[in-house]
Amino acid sequence: MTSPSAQKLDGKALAQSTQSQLKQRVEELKLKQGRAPGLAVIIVGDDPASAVYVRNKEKACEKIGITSFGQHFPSNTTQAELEAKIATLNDDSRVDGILVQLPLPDHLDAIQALYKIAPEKDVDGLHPSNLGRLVRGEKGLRSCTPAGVMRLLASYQLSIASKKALVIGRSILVGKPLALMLLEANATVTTAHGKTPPEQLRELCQQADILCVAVGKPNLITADMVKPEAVVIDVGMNRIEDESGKKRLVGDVDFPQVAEVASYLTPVPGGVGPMTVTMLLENTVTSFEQRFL
Ligand SMILES: Nc1nc(=O)c2c([nH]1)NC[C@@H]1CN(c3ccc(C(=O)N[C@@H](CCC(=O)O)C(=O)O)cc3)C=[N+]21
Ligand SMILES: [Mg+2]
Repeated sequence: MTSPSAQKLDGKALAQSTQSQLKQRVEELKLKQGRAPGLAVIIVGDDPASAVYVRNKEKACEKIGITSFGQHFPSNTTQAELEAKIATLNDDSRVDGILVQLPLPDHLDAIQALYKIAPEKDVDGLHPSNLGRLVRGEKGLRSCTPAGVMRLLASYQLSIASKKALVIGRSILVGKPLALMLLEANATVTTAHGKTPPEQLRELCQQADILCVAVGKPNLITADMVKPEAVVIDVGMNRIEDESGKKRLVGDVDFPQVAEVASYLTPVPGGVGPMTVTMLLENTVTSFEQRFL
């Protein structure tokens, strides 16, 4: 290839430096308040991917000194049992953050469960109050993955104002809040989704200065779809088996191809994922500080 390769947006490195700063904030809180911040992650059922994510979160907590209160429930847990647990955690003064790992098993109503989390402990930013604050541009706890994307862009000093940003995906976990955060940063934002016709999607991609992909389809974004010098953020997380039968994690972007066209590109793994975990830790520390300092 003659064209220059994109610079890697190194989420892993930024996660490490951010976490060492968080560790200091945790030390100070321990001195001032006599206890460490606490995070409760509720996981229901045995989805193996969820188990890996939750384990990563717990390891990260341990690394920076946050106490984790893991809550593993069997897959036949009822809505009432789940909501009772949330109520207990709301009232537990050692717990500063509560996260309900998604997706929940089909018989459980995630939206109803999220209503029950005390907004000031909602470190996922998914309670209607925190989502509403985001819509209105107010302060509040904000969703970890989109916040991690914004932090990554900021740390590389990539300008957002007046850029054309395309977000593919409209989940409440990623796509919608990310579009709102880019809008707040004065990008001209478009959202595409599963009902966007493929030809339209291609055209929108080709115009995007900042392309954020959160779909869950390996190689959805190929080089011909990317505007030269675009910034490409891959939020996809797909566990695939390659030709040799080895399992590996890939995003939604054809990385080697797109690296020849983009100016900056997040790898998977090592891009957005580690930033998601870091923003969760940061929200937990912030929740503690806001309620007690
Ligand atoms: N209520 C809720 N909040 C979430 O924030 C949430 C969720 N539910 N459900 C699932 C998704 C997914 N998610 C990830 C977290 C860390 C990595 C992560 O650490 N990724 C590493 C590697 C992971 C690996 O190797 O398997 C990386 O990209 O480098 C990925 C994905 C949080 N999510
Ligand atoms: Mg979607």
